[in-house]
Order: sequence, then structure tokens, then C-alpha cells
Amino acid sequence: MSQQEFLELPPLMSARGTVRLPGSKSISNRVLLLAALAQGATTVRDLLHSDDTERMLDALRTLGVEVEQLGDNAYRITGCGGNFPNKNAKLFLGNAGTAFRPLTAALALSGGSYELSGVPRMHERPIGDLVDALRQLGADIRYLGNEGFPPLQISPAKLAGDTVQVRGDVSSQFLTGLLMALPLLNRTVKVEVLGELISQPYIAITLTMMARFLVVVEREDWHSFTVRAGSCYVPPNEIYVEGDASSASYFLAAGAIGKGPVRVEGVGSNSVQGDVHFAHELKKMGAEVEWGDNSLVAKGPASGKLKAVDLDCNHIPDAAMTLAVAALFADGTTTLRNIASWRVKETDRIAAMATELRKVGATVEEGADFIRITPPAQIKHAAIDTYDDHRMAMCFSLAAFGGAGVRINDPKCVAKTFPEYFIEFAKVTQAVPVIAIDGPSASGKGTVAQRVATALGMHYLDSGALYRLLGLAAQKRGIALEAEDKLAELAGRVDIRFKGEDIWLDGVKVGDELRTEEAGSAASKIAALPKVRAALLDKQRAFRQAPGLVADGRDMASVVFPDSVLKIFLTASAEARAERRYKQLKEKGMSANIAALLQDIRARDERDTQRSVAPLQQAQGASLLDTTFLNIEQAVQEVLSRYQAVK
Ligand SMILES: O=C(O)C1=C[C@@H](OP(=O)(O)O)[C@@H](O)[C@H](O)C1
Ligand SMILES: C=C(OP(=O)(O)O)C(=O)O
Repeated sequence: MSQQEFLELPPLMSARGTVRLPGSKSISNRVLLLAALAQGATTVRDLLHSDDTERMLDALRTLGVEVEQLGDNAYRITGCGGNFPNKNAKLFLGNAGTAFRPLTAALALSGGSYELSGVPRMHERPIGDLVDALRQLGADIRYLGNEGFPPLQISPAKLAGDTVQVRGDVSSQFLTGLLMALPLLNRTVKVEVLGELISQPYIAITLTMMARFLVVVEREDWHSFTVRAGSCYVPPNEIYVEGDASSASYFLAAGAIGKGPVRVEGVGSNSVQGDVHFAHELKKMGAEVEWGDNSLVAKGPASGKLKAVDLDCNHIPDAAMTLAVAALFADGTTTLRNIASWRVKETDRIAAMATELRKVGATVEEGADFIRITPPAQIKHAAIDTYDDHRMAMCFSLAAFGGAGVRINDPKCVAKTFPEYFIEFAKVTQAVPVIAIDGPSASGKGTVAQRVATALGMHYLDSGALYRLLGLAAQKRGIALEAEDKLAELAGRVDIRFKGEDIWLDGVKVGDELRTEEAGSAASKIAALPKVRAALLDKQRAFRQAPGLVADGRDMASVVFPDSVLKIFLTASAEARAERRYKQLKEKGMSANIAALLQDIRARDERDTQRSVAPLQQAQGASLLDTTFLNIEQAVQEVLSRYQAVK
């Protein structure tokens, strides 16, 4: 995992569109194992492509199961009735609980010698309850590291017993693994669940999938399960994997937070996954949800604001994480209860969630099995650590709706269940649009940008003014224009506000002093200092607010807002610019000399284009607008029509 890598999500304004969901992880890995345990070939379609399913596919190949890829997301698995051709193997199962736990059970009952290991975090995720249960049936399993945790050594054993007890309060995957493996014993076995059974809807998925392979489990409540002698898996020929309901939660939440509608295809009222009930919980938060057989649509509440909720989330442990981030957009304190299992998943998810929600400004209380979130008045920008947990990365993409955008560290961790997540997320979310207008001094870009902003009802950023203000502030404090560190420190500290046409520096309104040639040349000097530019970056980006921003400067398109929807390089001949500046100064009653102005403009052009940091140049993707022979109105119209063409 590289912490250096990150993804900067811009402030998002809305979410709208349709997502075709990737296959369900829980169903994919169950179907692969059941197909391998069946006698004969099963064609699996719409299988999830992700790290977790790759681990299962690799394991099956290593065990000697015939795995044939038929095309995109389609496989033919030729099962061997639980008698794996390869009786000796080492399997690496990454961090896939749905591979590790069920394979442990199946291999423990299959009569071979196997070593099962995973990533370091997998070696911290408990498996003792499953091992204890399998040992009651005579299985020979040894811990290779810590007692109760992977890695494991499984050896052939004499199997016996017709009743087995398993704890259900740490992970439902232990019961799932046991149930799926029991037909290998070919005798009637009763499983009793000790203690509370958590994540119960996942057991329902297990029973449904086993039934698709013609093994029917007898069930009394959710505490006793019987697999009869003679049960054996029969391949269903062809089986389709439905979309992933947990993955759906991010898009549905985006629809609820970002007005919507967002439609997900692949899960709906026909789904066998418990996580579709996330949609009901989202509705409790005020979202509008429409259910189709195989689709769900979410829209924001009519009131515009989500409601805080107090929920027991035991039935949706994965999708509940999405509610925790949606809680940032609610009207009060949200409590999510009965989620102790979060602590033993990809990371300690209660601790991770609390830490990262605090970074964006939330007040968070955490307990052994709950989390309580009070949103901040204003969601802050933060660099979110993801703890190699796909769901942390996916959940926190939603924080980008908070107005300031968000940075997701190590975004590639989504590969565990949804490698294309951020691509799909970008397709259905609309960032606050930025029109970047860069150009040389006195090109008229400020006036044009301001008028474009007014015409579109957008915000306006005069980035040059930030540099001039800093120059002014430095002079007032006696800081030299070459003192890079001091200037950068000052840049982080000064309070700069734009109110309509007025500019305020540390609470004092700034007048024409900002427009003097002296302020301009001070700005040009300090703008060449890399640390000063870096310090002003966040200040500039903070201007990106709904419904949009028109920003003028020199590196708006290239550095500050590289994802601008429209990038204009606005220029005019040096002579035309000198003449415009001359007229401007005269109108203000200031003295001016056209030859001196021309010389000054040329010198500044030279300095701005030659400097090593962010030199003035037409950015990639920027279109040229030469205004030498255009008046302001014509230039404004030209920008507006270019915007219409791209928006
Ligand atoms: O059986 C399954 O497919 C799963 C069960 C749940 O785990 P627990 O039973 O450990 O809560 C869930 O969190 C996991 O992502 C998938
Ligand atoms: C808990 C999860 O995964 P696993 O299947 O590894 O338990 C998850 O996907 O959120």
C-alpha cells in the first residue's frame, strides 16, 4: 500500500445518472466454491472481477479445479464433488473473508494437507470459532501463528460426529463456511448456533445459493440448521450473479445527498442480499427511494436535508458504513448501533471511521459496538486515510459533497470488491464547475471573468488579487518580498475575503492601492516563489463553491483547477494591453505614461513566462482567445458561447 498515492475529488454539486453494478462479492465467492464442490460443470455469468474473487479463483485452480474463462465475467467451473485433485497445496487468500472462512471449512472436511494464509490483516481477523466447530467434527487444524487466527495448517483427519456447535456473534461467515462444507460429509449433521447470530442476512444468501445447487438446509429459526445425508451439490448449468448490494449503497447515498436521481441496476426487490435494506434505512433518513425488481433509484429529500437517525445496523454491517458518512449531511446526531463486527473486518472500522470523520469536522463518539456522529456546520477538506479498506475509500468519496472536496489516500484499495469504483462514481457525480481564464497582465481577463461570473450567477476568483493582497500585507508588516518562508507563513495566516466588488484584508477593506502598478509588480515577484504559490493553493480552491466558479489568473487551468470544464487562455498584443491599462488609469484620475506602461507589460510578460514555477503559458486543453480586436462584451460573449458548448 502506498500512502503517497491519492485521489483528489473536487467539491461535488450533484449526483445524477445510472450505474450498472458489478457482481456481488458474497454471491460470486459462494457460487465459485459451490460450483467447485458440485460434480460437473457450472457456467457462472456476471461474476465480480475483483481481488476477493481472484483469490477464490486462484485457490480453486491451485486445488486442481478446472476454471475456464468464457468471456468477460463468465466462467465455466468443472467441480469435483469435493474431492480436490490436488491434495497438497498452499493457498494465499489475501483479505477475502468470503474465501478464507468457507475454504477453511471445505478443505478441513476434504482429506488433504493445506496451508492457508492471507495478508497481515487477515492474520488479525478471528477464525477460532470456526476452527473450534470443525474440530468437533474431527478436523485437524493447526494455528501457524497466533491461536485463533490465520495462518492455518489443515491435515487429513478421521471425521465423525453428527452435531456441531458454532458461535455466531463474531462473524456469520463461520456458519456459512460450515453449512457449505457439510454436504461433503455425506451424513446428517445438525449445526447449533451459540449466542447471537450476527449479520443474519448473509446466512440467508448462503442457504439460497446452496438451494440453487439443490442442497436444502433445514432450519429452525436462525439457531439450528440440519444438512441431511445424501445432500450433494448439483450444478445448475448456468447461474447469474446479481449486482452487489453493498456497492449499490454508495451510489444510492450519492443520490440522496446530491439531489439525484441516481439509479443502480443489478439489485432491487428481487435481490437475495440483505444489504438492499440499506435503501430502507436511507429512506428513514428522508431520501426518496423507488424499488424495481432489479433496480433502485434514490433521490434527495424534498426538504433538501437528510434526517439524523438512530439505527440497529446488525443486519447490514457493510452498507452501514455508508450511513456513517451520509450522517455528515443529516440535520442532527446519528447513532449506528450493534456494529461490533466492524472492529474485526478489513480494519477496526469503528476506530477508522471515527478518526476520519473527525478530520472533516464531525464530532464522533465511539463505543465497543456503536458510533455516534454529529455533523459539523461546515464539512472541511481532509486527506482521508483508508487503512487498506475498500469501504473506507468508497464511503468517504461522499464527503466530497460537503463543499470542500476530499482527498482519498490509497484509492486503489477499492480493488478488493470494486476496482472501477471511482470511474463509476465520476460518471454519476457532477463537480462544481470551474471556468479557468488565464492570461498575461492587462489582457482584460479580470473584467471578462467577472462579467462571465455575473452572467452565469457563479462565484468569481481574482487570483491575482490574492497575490497583490499578500504583497500588500507583507509590505505593511515589513516582510521583504524575497523572504519566501515568512511570506508562505503569512499566506496561510492572512484572512482574505471577497464581498461583491469589495476585498477585505484581515477585516479591513482594501481600496485602489491594490490596483497600483507597485502592487502589481510586488505580486509578480512573490508569485514566483514556490512556497507562496503552494500556500495559496488551498485558499484559491476554497472559492470553488456551488453553483460554480469563474477564476482568473495565470495557473488556474494548469495547477489550481486542472479539472476546469472550460479553460481559456485570454490574451491581446502588448500594445493593445498597454493602451487599455492607460485608459483605465486615466479614468481613475491616475497619472500614466503609455511608453512606460508598454515597457512594464513587456518586462512582466518576460518574467511571467520565464519563471520556473508555474510559468505563464497556454495550459493543455486551454483554448486561445485573442482579444486584440475584440471589445469586452464580445470577449464575454465568446467565453459564454464556449461554455455553452462544453457544459
Ligand atoms: O458472508 C458474507 O458474504 C459476508 C458476511 C459479512 O461478514 P460478517 O458475517 O463477518 O459480519 C460481511 O461483512 C462480509 O462483507 C460478507
Ligand atoms: C467485511 C468485508 O469483507 P470480507 O468478505 O473479507 O469479510 C467487506 O467486504 O466489507
